[in-house]
Amino acid sequence: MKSIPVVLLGCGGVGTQLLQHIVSCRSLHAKQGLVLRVVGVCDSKSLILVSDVFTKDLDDSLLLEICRLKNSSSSLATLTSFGECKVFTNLELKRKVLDIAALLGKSIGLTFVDCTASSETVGVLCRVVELGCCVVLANKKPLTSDMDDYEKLVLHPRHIRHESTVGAGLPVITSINRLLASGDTIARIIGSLSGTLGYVMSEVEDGKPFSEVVKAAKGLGYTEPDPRDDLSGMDVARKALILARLLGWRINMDNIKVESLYPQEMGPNTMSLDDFMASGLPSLDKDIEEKTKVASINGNVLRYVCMIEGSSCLVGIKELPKDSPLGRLRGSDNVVEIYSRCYSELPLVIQGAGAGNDTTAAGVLADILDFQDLFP
Ligand SMILES: NC(=O)C1=CN([C@@H]2O[C@H](COP(=O)(O)OP(=O)(O)OC[C@H]3O[C@@H](n4cnc5c(N)ncnc54)[C@H](OP(=O)(O)O)[C@@H]3O)[C@@H](O)[C@H]2O)C=CC1
Ligand SMILES: N[C@@H](CC=O)C(=O)O
Repeated sequence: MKSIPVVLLGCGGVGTQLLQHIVSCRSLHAKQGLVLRVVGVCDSKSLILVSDVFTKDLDDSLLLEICRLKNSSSSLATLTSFGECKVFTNLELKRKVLDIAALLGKSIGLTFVDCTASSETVGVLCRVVELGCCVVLANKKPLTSDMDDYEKLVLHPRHIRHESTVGAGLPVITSINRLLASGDTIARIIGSLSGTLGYVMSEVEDGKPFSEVVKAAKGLGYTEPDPRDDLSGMDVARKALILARLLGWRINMDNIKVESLYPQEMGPNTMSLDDFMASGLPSLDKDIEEKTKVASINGNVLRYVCMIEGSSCLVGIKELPKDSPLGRLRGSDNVVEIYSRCYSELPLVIQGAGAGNDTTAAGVLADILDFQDLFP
């Protein structure tokens, strides 16, 4: 039986769903001659690690207990019964993680899965890649920091997967990689890449207040932990940067033109998240309603669009015909159109749910399984 040891960084909406998928797929994976051994799980404050990473793993009842605890918004540190595992504080976390990466990376192998929404994981991830480990990311931030870190992360392409960073479980990165590997040249990518903004725009079209639908999107697990990451366009800009870098563009965030749906004074540096949700958001309702009505009078709808073409990469609101591929989108669906030499007249189109914990975690799990040939 092949065995993939896994350390999970971040067990919020996506991370806990991943643990549940791992547990519920046990017999399916066993039939494929494979077992996923979760040897460590951490949140922002603590790391739970097995006492012997070579032979022990967190058993399924403990994994499900971790999910129950995290889904009730408690800290991992409050876990009372953790068998033979040890709990470390976040001060010890980095050192412990690097210790086990050094132990397993070049022997039986180890996969780190980043399901945080933090930019702080990039240092650890670059280091574990150097130590021979594999990395799967749902978190876009490490891939969108500076070019040096990006190049360290993707140094061993066979050791990194990040399908869920763009389009959640949709096969966007895989499709682009397949085109590029076969010598096709991609001239243009256009898409609607935010599950949150797609859902919000289509619900506002149906007459619901902007503030209410943003709150609903947060409840459905579509938004980033701070929904301003979505509403500022930054989440889409990160996806655009990931795609542009995949095409070989050596660009940074500063090179992307980003349009925000809220004014600067409502940003995280000046307004708390609670104040934004309680008073900032409702103050935007009228303006978005007006813009949606004007678009509708013209037979159009508003969509938050990402365009990568020539040497330009931009993300922002566009008024588009109701019956265009992007205009027809409903709910959290994403659509990506790829124009290349092989797909020049009509684009290659990838469409489907582009947000949600279930589909995102399924994408992460498929990425982990993609490493199986690298493990004994
Ligand atoms: N939801 C979706 O549809 C999609 C999400 N993603 C990405 O998945 C990632 C996770 O999203 P989601 O699950 O909704 O986020 P959550 O906020 O629900 O969970 C984030 C988790 O990361 C932990 N964490 C935060 N900082 C650190 C750190 N420095 N070290 C270790 N753990 C840390 C948090 O700890 P604590 O519990 O203590 O706060 C929490 O457990 C994000 O990057 C998001 O962009 C990607 C595609 C789709
Ligand atoms: N917040 C994101 C989640 C996926 O990346 C979105 O709404 O698309």
